[in-house]
Amino acid sequence: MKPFLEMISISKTFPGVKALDHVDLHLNSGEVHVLAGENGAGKSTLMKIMTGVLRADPGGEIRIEGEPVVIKNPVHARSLGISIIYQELAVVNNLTVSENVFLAREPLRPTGLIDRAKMNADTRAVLSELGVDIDPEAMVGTLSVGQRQLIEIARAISYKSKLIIMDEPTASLSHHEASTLLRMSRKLASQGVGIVFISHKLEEIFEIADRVTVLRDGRTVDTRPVSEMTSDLLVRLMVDRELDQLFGHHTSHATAEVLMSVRNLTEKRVKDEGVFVRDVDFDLHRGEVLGFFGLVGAGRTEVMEMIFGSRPHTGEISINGKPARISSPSDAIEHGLGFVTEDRQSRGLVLGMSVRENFSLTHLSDYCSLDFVNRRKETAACADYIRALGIKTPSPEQKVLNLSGGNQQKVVLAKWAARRPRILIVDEPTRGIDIGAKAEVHSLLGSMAEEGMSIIVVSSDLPEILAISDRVIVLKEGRISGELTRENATQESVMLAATG
Ligand SMILES: Nc1ncnc2c1ncn2[C@@H]1O[C@H](COP(=O)(O)OP(=O)(O)OP(=O)(O)O)[C@@H](O)[C@H]1O
Repeated sequence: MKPFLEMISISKTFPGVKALDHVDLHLNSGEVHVLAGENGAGKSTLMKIMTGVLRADPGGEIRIEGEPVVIKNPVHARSLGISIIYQELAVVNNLTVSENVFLAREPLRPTGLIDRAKMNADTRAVLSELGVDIDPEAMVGTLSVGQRQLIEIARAISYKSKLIIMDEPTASLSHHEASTLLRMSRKLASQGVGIVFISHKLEEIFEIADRVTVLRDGRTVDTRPVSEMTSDLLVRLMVDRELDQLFGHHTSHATAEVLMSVRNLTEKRVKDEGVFVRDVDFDLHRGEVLGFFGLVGAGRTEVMEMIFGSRPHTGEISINGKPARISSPSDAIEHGLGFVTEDRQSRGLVLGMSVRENFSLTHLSDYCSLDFVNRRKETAACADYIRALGIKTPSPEQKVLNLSGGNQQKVVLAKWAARRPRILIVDEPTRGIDIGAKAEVHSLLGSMAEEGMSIIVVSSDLPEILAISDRVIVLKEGRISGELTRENATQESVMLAATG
């Protein structure tokens, strides 16, 4: 079979970084081709070249159906049949579903007015082809993240795309939404569309791929049918380590001492709105890693925002046996709390600043004496974390904006870990992080607990929760629906509490 798209000897150099080094990638029509590789391996850069966002260095070639092409920009890429669906959604919330699908190319009547009936009918046709039940006239802002992602796919289909690139599409989806997306991707492939699927999740890769290409340090290390790939081999190709050596054994450092106790934590009513999260009671022990699990929308992030003072609440929080009034994040920080948010780009980092500056934002005073900042000490501390977490950056002075997504996430974690809060809340700490780095994050959290810090881990990755928690609290519809000791927490018992 002739490939639909061939990328031959593609390189891309940024100042101080060779992001791609003579990469070859052949994509066939009708196949799901998974692109795997650790954070910073070059996956997104390759996709940006394929969609005309970036130009490759001279010397390589791109062919579509055998013909050499120069992909000038994203509009040109689309006209060549290449579309991309990003994890950060590109839909407009205050337009309807069909307005989004036909944005900037609405069908017109002879009078020059938009032909809404046709637009809705065509959208309905694409959606039913996908087998999803979404009203074309619904406002996109009222839909779930998963549904919004499906709208993007509907848009790509209506462009008659021959190749659809999905960059970590399931990262923010619930389990159910993710399986709908996987099913849909397979269906599109069976209709002859080529799919490029970027993912860090091993189970998902094996569920969806026809072929897998692994990138490492900007080079193609292997391409093979998924039937000739195993988890062990994939991990070895990606991070050069064995899967069973990556994750160590769990040791609990939890003590009997209660460090924080939370009672009747309830969202504060805003005007006439009802409250969602209510009556949350739990204790957190010194040195404990406490997992918080729940399905998407169960209220996990809301609970953490209330504890951290960024969401109005009623109820009592005590720290070290004393009532703590926390009505803003600065109150929380004063009481020794740290919060690694789920949304790294908008709340976790100042993208235009360097890795070092972002790192020390939370604890600059540690490096100050008199009125001076001891730059050497600051840079050395930052370099230690770069090493411990394997942050891929040419230097601590690199702007965070230029790091890959997974490496940005590691910087957020490093800056809070270095502050050494008494209580650290981490929300989805390993989303978008490769499997090697995930092991490093788990080990960092374990050693912080060993030093006596208490950690709350919020994650929708159930195996992760089970692997690192001393105890698991389950939320369902804004309330605690289960509390399980490490011995009693299994996939089944936790899911049962989460779904009732
Ligand atoms: N504009 C830029 N300037 C400098 N370096 C860059 C720029 N864009 C990307 N890089 C670097 O190129 C390398 C490849 O990054 P890329 O985003 O392609 O990785 P990735 O495989 O998609 O990683 P992740 O899994 O974390 O998303 C990284 O070292 C990154 O820091």
